[in-house]
Amino acid sequence: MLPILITGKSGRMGQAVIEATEINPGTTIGATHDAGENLDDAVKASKCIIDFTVHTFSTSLIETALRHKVPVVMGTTGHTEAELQTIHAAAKIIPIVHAPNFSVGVNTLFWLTSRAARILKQDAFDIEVTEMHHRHKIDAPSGTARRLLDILNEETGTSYKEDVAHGRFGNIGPRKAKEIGMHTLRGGDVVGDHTVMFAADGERVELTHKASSRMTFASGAVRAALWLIDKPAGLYDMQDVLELK
Ligand SMILES: NC(=O)C1=CN([C@@H]2O[C@H](COP(=O)(O)OP(=O)(O)OC[C@H]3O[C@@H](n4cnc5c(N)ncnc54)[C@H](OP(=O)(O)O)[C@@H]3O)[C@@H](O)[C@H]2O)C=CC1
Ligand SMILES: O=C(O)C1=N[C@H](C(=O)O)C[C@H](O)C1
Repeated sequence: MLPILITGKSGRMGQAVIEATEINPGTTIGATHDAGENLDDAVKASKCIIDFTVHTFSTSLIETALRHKVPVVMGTTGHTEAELQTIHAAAKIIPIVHAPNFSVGVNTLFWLTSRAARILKQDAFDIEVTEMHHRHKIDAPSGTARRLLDILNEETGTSYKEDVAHGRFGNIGPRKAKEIGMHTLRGGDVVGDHTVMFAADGERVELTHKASSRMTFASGAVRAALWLIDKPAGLYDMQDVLELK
């Protein structure tokens, strides 16, 4: 049985991960943690950490994981460049799965998006991405949407800084051919919706994923923990866990 430290225990995802860990026959709860509690004490009883908290906590979490040489499954989104550097540097010493989305469906959407972008070329097809989440979500666009944009940028030879247009307002003029639109919606209790749209003259392709339960993310994270436990140091994502690469 793999004992797991679950951070953010009172959070929406923390609660789902506790349930997923209890259900999985290969895992057990080593400890749980919330803001203000001692993380070093919590990590001692565990062989892996699953973290869904807030980006500002990630640096101290990673430092603790390094001190105790414990693998980390990181689902938290909204990191700054500096925080990402800390995670990437730590992955040279401990194994880390860092994924903006642990659902099998979204990871299939990543795969489909890359294939669709290769076929539906930007000289004919305009690309727009939308995401919608519950009213409590604090980062935008979602980590999943950021990954979709990375995939689209890579496939189309565009860049996040220069070619992604976040929303539109006022006299913006005609759409630029290389532009990729990004639109964030927030409201109600939406668990997580993402759409990639390829719109041409006379036709439109829409790839949509809708999550209706956080258990899809939580059980994916537990699956990632079981996969990670005997891996060497390195930075992995859910595509590695699902062998989609
Ligand atoms: N990769 C994926 O598949 C998914 C990723 N996410 C991401 O997971 C993260 C959490 O989402 P969600 O569960 O909805 O958020 P919640 O706000 O419901 O939960 C956040 C948790 O983090 C804790 N926390 C906040 N600040 C700190 C801190 N400084 N130190 C330690 N713990 C802290 C909170 O504790 P307290 O309540 O005491 O403040 C709370 O338990 C987000 O970044 C979200 O985008 C979400 C779903 C899926
Ligand atoms: O905060 C959330 O709720 C979610 N966050 C992740 C993200 O930012 O992509 C994944 C999921 O869509 C739910």
